[in-house]
Amino acid sequence: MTTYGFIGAGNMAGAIVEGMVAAGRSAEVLVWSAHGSAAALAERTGVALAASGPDLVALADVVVLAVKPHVVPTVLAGLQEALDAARPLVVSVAAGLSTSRLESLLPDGARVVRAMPNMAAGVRESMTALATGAAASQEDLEAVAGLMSEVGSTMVLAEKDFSAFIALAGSSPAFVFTFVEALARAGVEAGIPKAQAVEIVAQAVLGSARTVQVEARRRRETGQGRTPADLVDAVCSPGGTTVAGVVAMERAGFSSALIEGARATRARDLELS
Ligand SMILES: NC(=O)C1=CN([C@@H]2O[C@H](COP(=O)(O)OP(=O)(O)OC[C@H]3O[C@@H](n4cnc5c(N)ncnc54)[C@H](O)[C@@H]3O)[C@@H](O)[C@H]2O)C=CC1
Ligand SMILES: O=C(O)[C@@H]1CCC=N1
Repeated sequence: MTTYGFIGAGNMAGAIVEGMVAAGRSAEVLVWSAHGSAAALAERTGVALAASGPDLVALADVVVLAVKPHVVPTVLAGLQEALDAARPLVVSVAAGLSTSRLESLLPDGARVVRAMPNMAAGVRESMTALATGAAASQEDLEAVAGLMSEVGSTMVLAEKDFSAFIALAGSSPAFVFTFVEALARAGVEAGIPKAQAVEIVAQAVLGSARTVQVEARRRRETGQGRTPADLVDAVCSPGGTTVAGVVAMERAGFSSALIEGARATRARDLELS
């Protein structure tokens, strides 16, 4: 059994740990953080709590860094001795920190895998990108894929594309939550209670995403599936309600707003690195 030790127990580690617990793999998880958040996560989910950072490193086969990017250097500086002794595989989920930057903060020859998950890990629907550092092996990559595939889909991605990936998947749940909140608010304006409006929009988003996936799979397998643009056309009856809405949205800059949001996200990730 592989032991996954999480350093940092905030939103992202919490989502992955909850996904692991839902997958029945809580026995493989160990957590530790600086400010009591790991104790709260351990209590909430039933996973084990390490006594300290060095203890976690000594016990874990895979150490998952889930602290903010600017905290990573401080955390690693305090763990050098333990990391040098135990030589675990190190996984980072931090935005903006390349595998080569991580390697420069670790003992020589450290095995590093970079992962970029998203918040949907908590419901086992993350979209996670993976990239290996210089010393990591195929087996190391598979160990991390084994962890992340329990909490969603995984994809090996060239590291140069991570900034773009963060815009499309790491950060995009916030775009989608903003969409849900805004559309639900429109429902409230029209007289539907907020909770009901949110439930309606969330199911519509879920169904739409699923439709895109099914059509994409059909396209791959038979060449017949519809693209997202085809699906927009399929909902827009000529002279109907949807096209009136889509035209009004585009007049207000909907597609441009998303593209600008993705560009700003990518630019910020490049700036952090
Ligand atoms: N929140 C998200 O949706 C996503 C976050 N990420 C990445 O995950 C990482 C963590 O982000 P969040 O979970 O959102 O942050 P957070 O602020 O919710 O959690 C950070 C955790 O780090 C701990 N911590 C802070 N200083 C520490 C120290 N010196 N030693 C040990 N633990 C310390 C805190 O107690 C907390 O448990 C970031 O690097 C971020 O780029 C990646 C993908 C998505
Ligand atoms: O906002 C952030 O920097 C992190 C990385 C991806 C999602 N949250």
